[in-house]
Amino acid sequence: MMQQYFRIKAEHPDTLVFYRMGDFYEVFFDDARKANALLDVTLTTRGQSGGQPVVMAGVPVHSLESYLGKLIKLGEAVAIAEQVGEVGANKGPVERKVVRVVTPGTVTDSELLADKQDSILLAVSAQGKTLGLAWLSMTQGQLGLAQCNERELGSWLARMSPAEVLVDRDKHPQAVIAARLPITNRPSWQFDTGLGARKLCEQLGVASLQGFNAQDLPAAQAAAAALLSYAEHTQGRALAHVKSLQVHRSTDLLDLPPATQRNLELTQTLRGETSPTLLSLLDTCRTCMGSRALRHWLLHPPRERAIARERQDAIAELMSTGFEPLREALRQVSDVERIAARIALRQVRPRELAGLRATLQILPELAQTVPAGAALLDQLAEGLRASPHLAELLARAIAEEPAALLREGGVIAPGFDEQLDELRAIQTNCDDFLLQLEIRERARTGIANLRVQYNKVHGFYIEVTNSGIDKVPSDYQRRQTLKNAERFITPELKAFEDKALSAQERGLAREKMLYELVIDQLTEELPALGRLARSLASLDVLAALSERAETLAWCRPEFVGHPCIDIQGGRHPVVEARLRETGAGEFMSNDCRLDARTKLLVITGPNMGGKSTFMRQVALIALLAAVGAYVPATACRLGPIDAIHTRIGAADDLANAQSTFMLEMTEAAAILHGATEQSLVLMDEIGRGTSTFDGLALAGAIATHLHDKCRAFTLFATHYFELTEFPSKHPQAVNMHVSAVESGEDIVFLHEIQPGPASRSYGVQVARLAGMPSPVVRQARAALEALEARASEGEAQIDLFAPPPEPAPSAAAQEPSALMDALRDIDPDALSPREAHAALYQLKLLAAGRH
Ligand SMILES: Nc1ncnc2c1ncn2[C@@H]1O[C@H](COP(=O)(O)OP(=O)(O)OP(=O)(O)O)[C@@H](O)[C@H]1O
Repeated sequence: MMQQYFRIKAEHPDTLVFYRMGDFYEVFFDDARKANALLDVTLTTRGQSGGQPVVMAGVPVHSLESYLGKLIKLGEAVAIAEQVGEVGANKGPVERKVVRVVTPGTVTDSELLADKQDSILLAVSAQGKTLGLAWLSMTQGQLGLAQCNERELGSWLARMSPAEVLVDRDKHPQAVIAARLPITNRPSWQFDTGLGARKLCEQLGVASLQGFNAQDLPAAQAAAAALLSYAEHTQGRALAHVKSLQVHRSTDLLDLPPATQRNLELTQTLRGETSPTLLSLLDTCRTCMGSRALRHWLLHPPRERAIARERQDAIAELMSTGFEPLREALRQVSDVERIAARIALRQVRPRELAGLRATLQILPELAQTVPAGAALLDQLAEGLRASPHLAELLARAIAEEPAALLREGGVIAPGFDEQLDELRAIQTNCDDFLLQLEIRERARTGIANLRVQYNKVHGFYIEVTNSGIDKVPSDYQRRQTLKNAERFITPELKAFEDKALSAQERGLAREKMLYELVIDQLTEELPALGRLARSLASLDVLAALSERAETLAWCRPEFVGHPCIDIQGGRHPVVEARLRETGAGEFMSNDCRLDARTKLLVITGPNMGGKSTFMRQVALIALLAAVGAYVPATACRLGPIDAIHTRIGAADDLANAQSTFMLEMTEAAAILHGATEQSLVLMDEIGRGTSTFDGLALAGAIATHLHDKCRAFTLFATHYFELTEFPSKHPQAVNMHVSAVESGEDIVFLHEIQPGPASRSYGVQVARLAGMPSPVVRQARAALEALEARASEGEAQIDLFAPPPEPAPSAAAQEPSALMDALRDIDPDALSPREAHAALYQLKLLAAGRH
């Protein structure tokens, strides 16, 4: 037996192997030690193998799911080796085989998946500077391909937040490591372009990838090769339901770098909680499919406004016709998407099929609640027309209330199969027979309280209490002795038992076979089920967005072709909701006007004044509009936007051992490289992490670059009062400030964004508000006055924004050198390859001579 184990383990060296032995899954040796550490299961030793005691631990079969759940959360993978041979079929141990490998990115068990989040498996390959991405949502049956560069990879990873990332054992792209995602190493040869193209064609059942526009993505195809091999390997079967492929280009989507997703608290707060976030505010979806789709929409805003417009039209229609009937109907819908995936993987449970049936049955009624008139709604309503014979098949085949597990029986409906009905009849007649037998035996023996019974361990028996023991006839054979009674069997009862038990066994086998047949038929309908799931999910999202728009009084944004971000009465949706919830006052709405002539706002004002809130709300409104949702404003007009970049706050990245300042500069550098004229950039208090002069100088230079070079729409909040000079020298910049009024020594924030620079900073007052001891406040105030007095005396005029002197030409260019001369003398076109080679050596020698 251990030999068989070693063979299986050798095929799954990086995976915990759960080895089925009767009612337990056993794990051995190092796996056992790991299980002991991670799951707190007891270690035991048994026998010896190769002279060493066999260390093992066991997990009961019935609690497999909960143990798997824990391991998956810890990022472990588990190979499940089941008994596949017949017990005693031939000599030696029962044959075992790994039937599936459960890994974080490939789980499909509903118990192990978060209801409201997709689980994505991603493979990343590197070809030179190009990174290839291929991903799969096993439960959606959706494949995706994309290519990007190192800088963009972060955005992709953050957007997708894959449960597991497959990388080439020999080259790990830096960004994958930085993202701290669960990594699975795969052999290099699996990342092969040719293999990938072939596997994709096979999977999709096409001769060429041209139809998907995926033919010239060599790096992504290489990733797909590794992805598909792994996915099949873990499921132990082909992926029947994976039939669709989408190619994503970075330019299709509004770029949301990881920092932006974090800072805007789209799906997670800065502390890592799921609420309050934009998603938690918006997600009033009635189904988990809807919640998952909404999350996807938020993180994948298309740049193309046509998609957003279609969604807006649908929302407008739902708002005017009424969305409640649709939302009410959606309450009764089950998770068709995951059920479809589990049908494809042949893991679907009887009750899931009953749920699918109920959903199919209410579809016609649900379709009635979708208002006509908007193109997108019409299209989605069309997607609700699943073929009627599916519902009919499930109605005929699956029992009204099937058992939870197939092996319990009672899953196939009566009347579906004659043979099954007959076998079941034998079992039902059983009760009758036993009753008759009891009456007969009582009469024959004269034992009034004689009973005929059944239990799982002992089968059928006749029970006689001690008081009647002396009347027991001679043909009774003793089976078991209890304290107050004896249990017997008779030849007649034994014969009946054989017949009944075999009927039961055959009945179960027949049910299993029939169930498989039903799954076969359902498999053919997978594309229709996929379409149905997507339609239901989108309808749910649209209805939820309509409800939110109405409840929260949002408006429909207008898209225009020229550059502008023009928001009237804008609000930060999450802060506003918080204020309302806690009764802490009204949210002060604010306007924002940016266009070709005004591209940069320098925002000053006291801490706590609402600068960050204002900047974030502008970004959130731009994002919501791109998604196709309504926005928290009274009116909103937006030109094209290609990205939202943010540099906000100091989320210390201790785990990455980067200093706060280093992180600040790294993020700012990425923005200066990436931002274009169509980008929206939020810069909050840049330069805060270093000394005043350093910080101020950097902030000035960064603002200048954003204004002159990137020409991006920029909201630049700063506590450097000196930067209020910036607009006087930069025509597209203006000063804004958040208002506050002083009353005595205190300060009252009005949270109103007004034109012009702040009159002064209010750090000391804010410190007082924060409960700083009064001697400290007094001392600070005195020191501040002294500093201000000195500053105004010695006013040194420094131009923070003056262009720097040209860098001195490098020494090499000035001094004549043998190297330069030799280089100048080379005429590349005149050289043969051999001569070129020799010339290179010559140059290297000269270079070495110089140093
Ligand atoms: N428009 C508004 N209406 C009502 N309350 C607001 C508004 N804007 C901000 N607030 C409240 O003020 C608090 C502070 O806002 P915010 O963090 O934006 O200030 P800040 O100026 O960026 O401060 P700091 O410079 O310290 O980061 C928020 O938590 C919110 O409760």
